[in-house]
Amino acid sequence: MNRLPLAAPEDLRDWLRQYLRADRRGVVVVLALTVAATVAGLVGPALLGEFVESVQRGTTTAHVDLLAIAFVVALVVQVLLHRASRVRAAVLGEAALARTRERFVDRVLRLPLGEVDSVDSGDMLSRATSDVEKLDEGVRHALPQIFTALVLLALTLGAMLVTSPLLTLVALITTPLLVLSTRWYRKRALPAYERLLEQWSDVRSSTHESVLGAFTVESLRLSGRRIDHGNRLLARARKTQKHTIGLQSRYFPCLDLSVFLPMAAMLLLGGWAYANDLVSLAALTAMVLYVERLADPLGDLMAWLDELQMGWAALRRILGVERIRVDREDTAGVPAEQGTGGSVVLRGVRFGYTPDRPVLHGIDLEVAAGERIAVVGSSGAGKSTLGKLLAGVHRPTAGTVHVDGVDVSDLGADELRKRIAMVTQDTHVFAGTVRDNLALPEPPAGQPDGWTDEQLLEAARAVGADEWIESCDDGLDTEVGPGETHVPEAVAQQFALVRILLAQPQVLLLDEATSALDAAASEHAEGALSAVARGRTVIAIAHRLDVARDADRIALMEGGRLVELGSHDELLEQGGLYARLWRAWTAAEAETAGAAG
Ligand SMILES: Nc1ncnc2c1ncn2[C@@H]1O[C@H](COP(=O)(O)OP(=O)(O)OP(=O)(O)O)[C@@H](O)[C@H]1O
Repeated sequence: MNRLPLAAPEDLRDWLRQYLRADRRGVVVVLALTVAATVAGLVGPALLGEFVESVQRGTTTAHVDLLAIAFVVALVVQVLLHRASRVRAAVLGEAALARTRERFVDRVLRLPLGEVDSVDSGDMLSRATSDVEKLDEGVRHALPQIFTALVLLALTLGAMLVTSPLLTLVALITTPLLVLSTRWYRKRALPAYERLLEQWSDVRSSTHESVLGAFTVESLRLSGRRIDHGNRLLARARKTQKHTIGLQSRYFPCLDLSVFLPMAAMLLLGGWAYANDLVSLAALTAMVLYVERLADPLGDLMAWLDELQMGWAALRRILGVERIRVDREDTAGVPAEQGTGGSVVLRGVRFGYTPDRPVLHGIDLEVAAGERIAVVGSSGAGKSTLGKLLAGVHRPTAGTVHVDGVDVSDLGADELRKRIAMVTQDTHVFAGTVRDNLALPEPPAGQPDGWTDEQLLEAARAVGADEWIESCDDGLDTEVGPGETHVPEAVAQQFALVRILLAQPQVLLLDEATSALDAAASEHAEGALSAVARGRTVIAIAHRLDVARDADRIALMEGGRLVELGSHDELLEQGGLYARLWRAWTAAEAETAGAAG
């Protein structure tokens, strides 16, 4: 399984730029509120310094009262502005997060199907769930807090410089320790967090796989092995987590020192400077309070920097999905009117999942509009691969696939789905009502409210799904999916056919669509398929030769090549591989029937 790519640092910078530009006014308001709150906060220490100095000099009660009132007003204004800036920043963060989520979902839905087929589903799941949560913490809380802390730091330092450049130097005594330890930590923490997220995604993949393959795990008694596998992955993630905690345990004490040493130095050296008349008492008092105030934003930085690093690592994974090229845009391509009917022409089609292992070696095939072709061949002959090329899941490495004269590679995603639909044995029932499950195709133009119940039931009737739906108390409103009314496999297959009937594609690709059903259900479904196939071009990949026999023509594949093509009777007459397969198949069927009788 392939891992999805990670975004490059420039993608993250672009994202940040877009985040700041998307609501410039909002950003300016947050910035202004933060600066105003910080300025209001800086007034307090200055007033207290003035208070101490005037008390020492000797002052009037009125002056002291005035200072006290000014101090309280500054404090109230600071609290109000600070709260407003946090609320605004959180709203900004929420909007940015919503945009990022939408961007992610939109991109995932437009990923090339071939790519979706080959990527690790656990990796994708982790990015869509836990990574988005990590980013949520980072964007909603860490980014505004860090921003506020930085503004506070910058303005407090400015006020300190204005109050006493000499004591500011004292306050900066631990700056080299702060810069060096932060640089040391950042260099190690970011890759460690990226590794950690990747390893947690492996844990998820393993659990996801065990749940999906629960029956196989149970029947082959693999649970011990699956648990061991999960434990190994967990141990690896735990080791990395311990490593990150180890990094923090070395970095955080340096930060603590950077916060508290300047305060001790300020008291000692400040006292000495005051004793030697190098600074006034007001300046010293204000500087001690400023240094004390620095502890808060530095503490915030300490607490949130880690969240931000984690959010940053998560963002690299979320935006990484955009590194995969979308191979067809929704609206790109050919006008809907061009060519209808459903003729299919393959010319010199070659394909391999990997460059070193070609699977199809030059297929030429012409299917007339409305014709029904069955593709047969032994396992691994390349039938499903051919079907995926016809459905536009993969592009041929050489040659072309045309539908009604249009190259399938040039069709936009929506146009492609309108023309060609694929029915496989994997039918998915979505959690929701029966109506939700049937009404998935776009409703016709002029029906903005979607499909009517009559239309849905008529399509259900055509494929024989109406009986089951009517047997449910709530009919189309019946809730289905995990934990709700169980939909039998055969009915799920009929649901898939209803969607096809509603979507009205010109070409229908059936990839062993009924092979997962038991004999009775399969017969029933074949009847339903005939109803859906009427008037359309059908290319059916069949493993049962009696199903293939009824097709207009049969294409026999072997080793990635089309080796025989003709009607059942023509191929029997040729006496080639198909004729041999048919004889072997009828003999085996007769033997089974004899044994059963
Ligand atoms: N996703 C994939 N990645 C790599 N190789 C693949 C993939 N899918 C199929 N193949 C290989 O391509 C070859 C053709 O497989 P394909 O599934 O098209 O054959 P098939 O005729 O449909 O077989 P079956 O009847 O068993 O489904 C096989 O060798 C198979 O191993």
